Amino acid sequence: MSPTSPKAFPVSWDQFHRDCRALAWRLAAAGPFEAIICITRGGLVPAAIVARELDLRLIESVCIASYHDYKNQGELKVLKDIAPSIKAIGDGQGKGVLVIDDLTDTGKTAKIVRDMLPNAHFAAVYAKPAGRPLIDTFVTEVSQDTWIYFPWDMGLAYQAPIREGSAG
Ligand SMILES: O=P(O)(O)OC[C@H]1O[C@H](OP(=O)(O)OP(=O)(O)O)[C@H](O)[C@@H]1O
Ligand code: HPA
Ligand SMILES: [Mg+2]
Repeated sequence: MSPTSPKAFPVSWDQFHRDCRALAWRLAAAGPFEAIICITRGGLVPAAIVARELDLRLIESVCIASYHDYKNQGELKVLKDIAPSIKAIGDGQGKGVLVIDDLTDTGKTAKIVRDMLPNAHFAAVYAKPAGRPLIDTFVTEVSQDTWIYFPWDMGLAYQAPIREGSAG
């Protein structure tokens, strides 16, 4: 799906913070975790909020870029791998490690990281049905034909009145 999808799910900063707190509450029951790995760039923001709530200070990133236009997700490329010291935590397969992203859509991004650390706990704030099986904990599910608009991608803009010419 793309920003031209029929359904829009705009998220304000306030709503996003609230949803990240709800995610942290669920993760508090699923832990304990020794470290967080955020999937950049979208995972950086929820990771900061969850790290604060769960008092986690060991934060790593895995940097994945998808080369896509507004219609199609292109090839995914790992720009930065997970550090060996983080991979070595627990059983060396991700046990005790929390992986966070802002959302899962097709699940392709989560699958790449799942293949790196199969026993890690995967969390996303929002999930679409195709990506849901890759995620252990999420807050809100939206339909596959919905596009989620994050607060960092939006700005205040004039809204036309619902009823045109209502001043006259
Ligand atoms: O489940 P998928 O179909 O793989 O899509 C989900 C991914 O897409 C978005 O990231 P994007 O690649 O747009 O990059 P960004 O996080 O740097 O904005 C989002 O932040 C997820 O990481
Ligand atoms: O619904 C979405 N919103 C923002 N970025 C995305 N990347 C994949 N799906 C989405
Ligand atoms: Mg992303």
